[in-house]
Amino acid sequence: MARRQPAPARREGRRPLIAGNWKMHMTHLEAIGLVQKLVFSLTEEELDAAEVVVLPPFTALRSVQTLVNGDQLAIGYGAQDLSAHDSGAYTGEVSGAMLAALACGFVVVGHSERRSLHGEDDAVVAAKTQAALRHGLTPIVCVGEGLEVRQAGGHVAHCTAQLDASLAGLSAEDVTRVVLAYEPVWAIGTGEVATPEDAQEVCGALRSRLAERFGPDTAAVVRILYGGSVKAASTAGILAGPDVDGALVGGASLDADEFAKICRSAAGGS
Ligand SMILES: O=C(CO)COP(=O)(O)O
Repeated sequence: MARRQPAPARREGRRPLIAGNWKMHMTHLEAIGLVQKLVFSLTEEELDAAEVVVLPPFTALRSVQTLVNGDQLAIGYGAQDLSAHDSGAYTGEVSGAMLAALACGFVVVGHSERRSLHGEDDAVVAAKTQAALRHGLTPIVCVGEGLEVRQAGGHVAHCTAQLDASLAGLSAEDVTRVVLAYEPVWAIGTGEVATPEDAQEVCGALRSRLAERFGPDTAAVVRILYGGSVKAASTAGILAGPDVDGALVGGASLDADEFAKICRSAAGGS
């Protein structure tokens, strides 16, 4: 069984990160089974070479925490959203403080499903990113263009503008604690994975934009993930891009065997 190990430094210090966004799937009982199967499918070396994170629904976080802490499992976990507010009369919301109390390491911010289904604009995304950082959580800030923007050739401008707005108000030091995810909306849940060149083009442009805004040293340490129909078979190609530091995986993260293969591929195995 794989237990906690210190992280190795790769790619200018950027350790590959594979995060499984379970979306609205898995009860807390199912979550325990999935995490156990996942961790037991991976070796200590693999979990050392790539950082593996699961992002269950809120209702499963406590169970995942208990399992990960109790068995000292070498994976991280976090939430799929948080409130921009720290406490108060916000029925149905969950604060960064509550997630920090469950020892979450990560939280997704600005997922396209939150942007489109819940009307979250860049200002909300920026406020949530700041809330995550206030509570010591690593925000996984998502950007990505829809099909029409891509077909019109506006994807780089769209994503860099989303980056600018989503990181508004942050210092360079804050930005070193952020993970970015490029998730083209047309590739999410569609089976239509971006080509490695598509992923690298936008991830590279995001890093260049980070360098312009926050300096090259900051840009060099920020991990940038690709997300959208990632499967084990496509992982190595996608991660070959020099600016692609990992993957944010939806559907394939619900299958322990497939997700373990993705993690293994990111760890440099076959
Ligand atoms: O939205 C995603 C991850 O956040 C991607 O989902 P799929 O991998 O199911 O396309």
